[in-house]
Amino acid sequence: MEELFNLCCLNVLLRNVRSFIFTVTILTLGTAVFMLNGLPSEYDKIYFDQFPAGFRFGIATASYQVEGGASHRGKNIWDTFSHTPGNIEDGSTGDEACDSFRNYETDVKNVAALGLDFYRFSISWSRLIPTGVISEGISESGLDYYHKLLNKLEEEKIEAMVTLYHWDLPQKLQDYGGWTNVSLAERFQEYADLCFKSFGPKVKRWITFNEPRETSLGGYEIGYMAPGYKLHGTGTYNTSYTILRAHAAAYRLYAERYRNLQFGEVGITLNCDWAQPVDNSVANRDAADRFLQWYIGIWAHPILLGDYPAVIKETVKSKTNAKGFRKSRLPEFSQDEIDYIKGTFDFLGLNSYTTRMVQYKQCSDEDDHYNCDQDLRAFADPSWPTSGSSWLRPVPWGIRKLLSWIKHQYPNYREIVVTENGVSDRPESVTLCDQPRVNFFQNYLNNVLMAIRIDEVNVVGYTAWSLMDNFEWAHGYTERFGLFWTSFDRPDKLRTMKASGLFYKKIVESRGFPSKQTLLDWLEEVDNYC
Ligand SMILES: CCCCCCCCCCCCC/C=C/[C@@H](O)[C@H](CO[C@@H]1O[C@H](CO)[C@@H](O)[C@H](O)[C@H]1O)NC(=O)CCCCCCCCCCCCCCCCC
Repeated sequence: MEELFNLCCLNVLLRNVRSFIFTVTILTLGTAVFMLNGLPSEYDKIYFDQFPAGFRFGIATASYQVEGGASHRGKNIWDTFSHTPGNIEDGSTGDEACDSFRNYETDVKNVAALGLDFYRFSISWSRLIPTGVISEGISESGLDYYHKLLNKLEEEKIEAMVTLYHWDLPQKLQDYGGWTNVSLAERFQEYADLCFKSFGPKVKRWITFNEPRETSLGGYEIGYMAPGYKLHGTGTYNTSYTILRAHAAAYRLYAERYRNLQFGEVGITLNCDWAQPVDNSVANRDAADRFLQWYIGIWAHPILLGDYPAVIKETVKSKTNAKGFRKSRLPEFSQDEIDYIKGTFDFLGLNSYTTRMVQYKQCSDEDDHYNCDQDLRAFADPSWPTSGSSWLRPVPWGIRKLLSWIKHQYPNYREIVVTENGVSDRPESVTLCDQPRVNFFQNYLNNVLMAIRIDEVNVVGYTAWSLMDNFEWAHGYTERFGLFWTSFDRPDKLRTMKASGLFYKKIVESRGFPSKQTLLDWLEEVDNYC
């Protein structure tokens, strides 16, 4: 009996010791994970592995945001928009920006200093064709600028990923209605033809459009982007129709005339936030799905699967009918157009920065616009960290979920290149010590790695935004996204590497996250850099 009692006590004691050790271990691991990532969530555990062989790392900029040299090109819609008082937070313009027009050699040197495989930049349409209409003339000095930039990249063995349209439409084309005018698809094809013919042998990947959603929604429906139209209910849908046709026209031209000679690839860059339903109810899961369909599906579905998503076609039609109009606010594609647009991609470019919580909510907005058509409420969880941009809350696990969603939604997606990912701050004075950006890249890149290794998504490249601080659209120079600090007040617009640049270089050098110890060493080095 006594023996039994002792055994029982011993067992209780052992159980207590085991449970004590287990609790301490979990707490220690939890704290370590929290310290490494800033967020103690399951998705934020660091996964140690390398990116697959052949994976490419790069960094991006866009013409209006960095080039300056405005007097050496034709006028574009961002010149007009930024020179109109009240449109830009600090009243600034991109007239000078980072002056990459003169500093392009430094830019290439800085890309090389990070050890990167490619540089993503965009061509300014009005620098090549001042009025946007090719029959009205081509600028030799414009051609010369991009030839010099491409030659320099070649010298440094850095691949070029070139965006044809990153929001800076020639003003004269805007005067004809911009992307609401379907004939712009032909003007875009002529411009693309000139680019393919002139620069094609030196370009590995072409991106037709950067974030057409922002062009359409920000530029033509809400109005916080150039050209600043507020066409509620129709702006996004009408311009999406022209842009999709323009994209397909450029893709098909390359496929027919250039691919066999130049061996490049053509894709489009779509942007998307992950949509996390607030709970598991059907209503909220459906709402999250609608968020994604309206965000990315409106572009991806016609290109990958053919035509607009059914839920968008049906909803917009019934909402338009309910207002007493017969013809849907969403344009209808003919079968020929559906076939023409379908399949026009060699890869899918994805820009992703943040996540939204999504909940079903019936919309009663009389304006009946793009957001209202979705019948939902999208918001940031208050517990998520903030950044220098009100819309950007770092949520690293969101990109992994989004990549997986794309894989399942579009089984024929071929390959994904993350063409932008990054975070902003608003430092009061010069600081190269951007620890939150270091955390951001660590956690987002690690989630991309998990999407590849665990979820088996075919992501073949990653692009950090941005090479250096630059003109951040409606926010002017108030928000900084660069891995290099830009001294805008100096005539030479000096660029200086930030701690995040050093950290990204480490990941690129070792092609991933080799071990916990290596990561800790990098973080210490980054800390000492500050
Ligand atoms: C006219 C005012 C109307 C106000 C209506 C506000 C509605 C805001 C809706 C929220 C929009 C969130 C937009 C976020 C979009 C991002 O997905 C997108 C990502 O783009 C890529 O990322 C890089 C970083 O942004 C970018 O540099 C890169 O080029 C691009 O590929 N980002 C953007 O589109 C940038 C713009 C966001 C700006 C949204 C807020 C606009 C609020 C207007 C403030 C102007 C204040 C003027 C004050 C004047 C005072 C005299």
